[in-house]
This record gives sequence, structure tokens and C-alpha cells, in this order.
Amino acid sequence: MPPSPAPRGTRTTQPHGAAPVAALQGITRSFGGVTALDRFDLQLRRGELLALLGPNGAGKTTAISLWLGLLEPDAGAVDLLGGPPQDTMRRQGLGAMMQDVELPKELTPRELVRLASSYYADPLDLDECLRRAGVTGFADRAYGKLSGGQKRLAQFAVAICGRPRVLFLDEPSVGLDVQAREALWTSIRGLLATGCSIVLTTHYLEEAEALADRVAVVARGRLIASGSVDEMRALVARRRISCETRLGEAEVAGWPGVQEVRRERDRLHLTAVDAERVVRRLLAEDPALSRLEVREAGLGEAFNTLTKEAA
Ligand SMILES: Nc1ncnc2c1ncn2[C@@H]1O[C@H](COP(=O)(O)OP(=O)(O)OP(=O)(O)O)[C@@H](O)[C@H]1O
Repeated sequence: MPPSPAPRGTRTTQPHGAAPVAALQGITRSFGGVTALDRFDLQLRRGELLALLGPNGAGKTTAISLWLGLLEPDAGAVDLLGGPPQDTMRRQGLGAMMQDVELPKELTPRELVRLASSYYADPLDLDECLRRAGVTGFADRAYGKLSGGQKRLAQFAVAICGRPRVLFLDEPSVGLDVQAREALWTSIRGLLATGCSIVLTTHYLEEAEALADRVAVVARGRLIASGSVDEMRALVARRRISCETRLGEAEVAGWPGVQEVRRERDRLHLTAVDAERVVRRLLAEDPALSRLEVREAGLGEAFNTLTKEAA
């Protein structure tokens, strides 16, 4: 089937040259009256971490489920490691950690990983796998007795035990404390260093900023933007300005280029599209203005702007 054209309004930056290891091409997938994905195109390049961002119900899990062969598309083509995802040999190269995972409660993480490893031709050493996933400290406790975060890490151990070439992580850090999340990130970086390609969905934008080579923003089943974190920030040329000033919130809110204004005690916080112009006016109208700071907008602001535009 020929690929469908990208939906109108998709903003895509230039590819970085690496060959794709997985692709969704012109995918449409509906559930009853709900179109979860609508002429959706996405590629995963070798050795990259692609962060899939989008509001609840955007279609992220549906995209991963198609790549895993858990769902069939209504239209379009799914490619995983050069062919359809249902192929058994191809599945040897695959690891996945989905959102709602049920594992046998009475087995320990060590037993779960040993069992999962038996499906793979060349699994990781058992202790090495437990260590990499940060599971060693509770590897011999029954899965059913673990905390939510510990269960997530045990699921991660199961996902990586087969030395996956392509790894899908659907909101992996939900429920993890700061330390466990840092350990997970270290482990993910280690996998990337070995050439593993990773698709990660997250609602934590700082996680995407910390890990992603590339970000894809999905809204209402459509890809609305993709590029590096810096490229995504640049798509919304907004900057944050803050300063101590006697100027009022309402007064500044009406200036050209000012998008949002908020006062916090003595400080005024602004988001502006034409920061230089706004800064010049601030200084002109309040010569006593002090402690001026201008920063790039974060991925969070870019994400909010993009998804609001698509709504
Ligand atoms: N099995 C299903 N049956 C019916 N509707 C479904 C099913 N799976 C997904 N949907 C619908 O498809 C849309 C996309 O869902 P999906 O789970 O892919 O979103 P998501 O981006 O992963 O959301 P979240 O961030 O909340 O996990 C939603 O409207 C959802 O209700």
C-alpha cells in the first residue's frame, strides 16, 4: 500500500541519516467510533531514543501495540526490523514494557527473568540483568509483595533480558521514586550505548529532555511535530523573562509579544515571543527594574503550545 501523505500541519525537522529499524506508515486504527491513529507515519532510527509525547488518549499506546503486533492496523503498513512484527524470529530482537502488566504474583523477579530469558537465544546473564534493572535488592521476594515502583523495575528487567535490538517502554517511570528513576535512566543510557533503539512514552517532559535523541508529539491520533529536543523548543520561539519591577501584570500583558504574565511577590514572570523587544520596553518603562533573567522556553512550553494548536 502506498504511504499516505503526512497530515496537514505536521511539522517535521530533517532526519538525522540513520536507517529506520521500525516504521509505521500511513496507519489508521479505530476502535468503534474512536480513531486512535489517523494516517500516522513514524520511524524509529537505529540506536536512537525516540520519546513519544502526547496528551491522554493521543494514540501513543496504540502505536506501540501495532509495533508489537498486538493490534492490526485498519490501513497502512507496520514494519519491525525489516518485516511484520508477528514473525517469531523478529520478535527475538524485541523487548517491551507496557503500562498494564500482569505477571505471576507468586514468582520472584529472579524467577520471572529466568523464565523470560528462556525464550531468547542469547539472553543477558541473569545477575547482570537484575543488576542493570536495579532489581538485585528485591530479586528473591514474591512479585505480588513488591511495591508499585519495584514491580515496574522487575518488568523492566523482563523487558531487557533478551538483549533487545528494539525496546518499547510505555510510561516506564510511573510510580518510581527519584533514585529508582535515575537508575532506570542510567540503565536506558547503557542500552543506547550498546546500539539498542528505544521508543519511550512519557508524560514527564524532563524525562524526554534527559533521554531523547528525538521527540515525536502526537495529538488526536496524528503526528503533529517531530525533531530533537532543541528543534522542538525552537518550533515555539518563546522565551521566559523574569525581573523585579513595579510594572503591573495587567499593563504588561497588553504589550506586543507578551503571551503570559504572572506575578510572584516582587517578581514578574513573562513568556514572550519577541523577547528582545519586550526586554527593551521593560527597561524603558521601569528604569529601576532589577534582577532581569531571560531563558529559553523548555520542552514543556513547546509541548503545551503544539498540543493546544492541534486541539
Ligand atoms: N481497546 C480499545 N478499545 C476501545 N478504545 C480504545 C482501545 N484502545 C485505545 N482506545 C482509544 O483510542 C484512543 C487512543 O488511546 P491510546 O491508549 O493509544 O492513547 P495514549 O496516547 O496511549 O494515552 P495515555 O497517555 O492516556 O496512555 C483513546 O481514545 C482510547 O480510548
